[in-house]
Amino acid sequence: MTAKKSTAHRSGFACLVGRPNAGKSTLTNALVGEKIAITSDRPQTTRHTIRGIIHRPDAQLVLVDTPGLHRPRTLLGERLNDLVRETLLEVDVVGFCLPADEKIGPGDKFIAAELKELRRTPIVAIVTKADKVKPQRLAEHLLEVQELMESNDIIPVSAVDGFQVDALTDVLMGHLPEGPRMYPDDELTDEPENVMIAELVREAALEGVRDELPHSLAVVVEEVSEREGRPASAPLLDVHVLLYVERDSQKAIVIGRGGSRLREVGTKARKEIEALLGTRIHLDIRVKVAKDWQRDPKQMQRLGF
Ligand SMILES: Nc1nc2c(ncn2[C@@H]2O[C@H](COP(=O)(O)OP(=O)(O)OP(=O)(O)O)[C@@H](O)[C@H]2O)c(=O)[nH]1
Repeated sequence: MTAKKSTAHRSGFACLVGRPNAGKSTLTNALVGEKIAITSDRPQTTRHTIRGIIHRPDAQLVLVDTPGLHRPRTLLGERLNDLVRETLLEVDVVGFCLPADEKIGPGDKFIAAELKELRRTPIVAIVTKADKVKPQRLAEHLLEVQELMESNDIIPVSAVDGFQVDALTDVLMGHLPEGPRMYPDDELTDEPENVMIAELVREAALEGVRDELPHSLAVVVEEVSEREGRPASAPLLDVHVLLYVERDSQKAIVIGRGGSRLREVGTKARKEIEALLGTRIHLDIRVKVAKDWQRDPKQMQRLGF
């Protein structure tokens, strides 16, 4: 038995939704304070759920970053939307991101209608990129959002200059149920980089073959170590990753004729990881078959899902 405290600890899950480019990944990074999700000017970069954790003495919020919720166009799009819907039903609070510098459009209305269906899950309307517009325009936008959402929680934020990011954390945490800490405080110390490295390799490996193997690739970073004997002015990191596919036929696709495709994947991923880490790396990718890993919970866990 634990003694009741006057202010109970809260814990739970939140996710951010919004049309592509609404600023979800950037806001996730700002909220968590570490770079864990991949951002880019290209829409649809966040292909699967990545979690960030916000620790406060009195609350812990696990942030689930979802792919852009958009109207289904392709089969893959439909799958992503199913994933989004599942996520929406499981979390304790949903943050709906609407960029201040763009008019509310059909995509936003579509999402707003989806969210109304949730009924029980509280929705916080987040007006992102507030730094991009003048106060007058921001005020108008807030009114338009109010009309769209009829929500009591509407918060303008800027992930770039930090405006209201803490206030948003407070509001999101306010919607969490009472509960104990789910993760240790230092959960995020070195994982984010590995998650990003894995995601960059996965992205590179999927390029051009997304239709053939959209969900059958998983990447695990095995080791990142500094190469010994290098001058301090020109360090080199050895990055070893394992790329898992489900079947031999998929292995052949990923590797390509005479290893040509894997070399291209390696070069592309290496450049992006070097840009991310700000240092030169040697990237070693090994392709392995993990039979039907998607259906095996143990394998999934090992692969970080
Ligand atoms: N000025 C400004 N730019 C922002 C802010 N937040 C995001 N951006 C920019 O907007 C673009 C899209 O941001 P992302 O965070 O990648 O958007 P997203 O919603 O995760 O996009 P998808 O992964 O496509 O769904 C990037 O170029 C960001 O740099 C902000 O608060 N201020």
